[in-house]
Amino acid sequence: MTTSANGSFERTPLIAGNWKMNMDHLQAITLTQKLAWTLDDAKHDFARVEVAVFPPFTDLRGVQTLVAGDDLPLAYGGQDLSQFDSGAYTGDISGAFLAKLGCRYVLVGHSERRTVHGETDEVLAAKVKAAFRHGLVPVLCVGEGLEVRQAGTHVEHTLGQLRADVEGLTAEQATALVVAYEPVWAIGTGEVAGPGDAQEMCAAIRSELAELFGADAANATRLLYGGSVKANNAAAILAEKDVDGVLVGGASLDAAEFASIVRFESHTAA
Ligand SMILES: O=C[C@H](O)COP(=O)(O)O
Repeated sequence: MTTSANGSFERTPLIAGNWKMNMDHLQAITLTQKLAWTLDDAKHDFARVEVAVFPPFTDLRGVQTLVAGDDLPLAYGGQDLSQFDSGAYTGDISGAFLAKLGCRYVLVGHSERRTVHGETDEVLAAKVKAAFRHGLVPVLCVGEGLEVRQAGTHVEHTLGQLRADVEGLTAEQATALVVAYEPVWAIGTGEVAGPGDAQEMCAAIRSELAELFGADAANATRLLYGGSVKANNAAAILAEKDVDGVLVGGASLDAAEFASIVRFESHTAA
């Protein structure tokens, strides 16, 4: 753990790239290699700023082989997991399989899972628990749609999702948890929430976690912002006190751009 410039608490910044349904297993190898080379050239210190990628399931074995074979300090994770451990759940992926592939993280409740796949908070709470059961760190995604933002109830709405999805966790689990605030209206649209918006929500999330799990746990939980993060807007967002990193979609498909975002956080955390 290193001390981030985001406050006096020790939270290792995390820059995460969600590839979504992009990159086949061959493209995944090329992208991972390019990212590793670029960060190595820049002498990136992975202990100070952690870097993780979230490839499609079909890429994970290839990424694992490359990371293990070349001893790369990159973390990786799945984009979803089943709330069940095994059985007749066609198309689902168990957290046990992800753990076996060396995943450190798993996304839970990305807005595309909530909207396209209709995942409810009840299901997501079960998925968060399944992640912990298999030794994976859930990156729980929460955030409001445009109508909610326009109605001015975005904080209440997002904290409602958070409360429902972390129900039943222990303080120890809350400490390990990563929460990504992703306003749906800013995802893939080019509309980025201002640094002040990101800070407002992350501060509200931290204070809600403090109420639920105590201040020590809340001060350890890493909070990310996601939604149209690019190399040209990352620095201002990453400078906010309660923002411990970013969850990057489109810009993580370009190794050079994603590496630039990592370097902004490295400078902020220096
Ligand atoms: O998981 C990533 C978010 O959905 C953000 O995606 P984006 O950077 O393409 O807007």
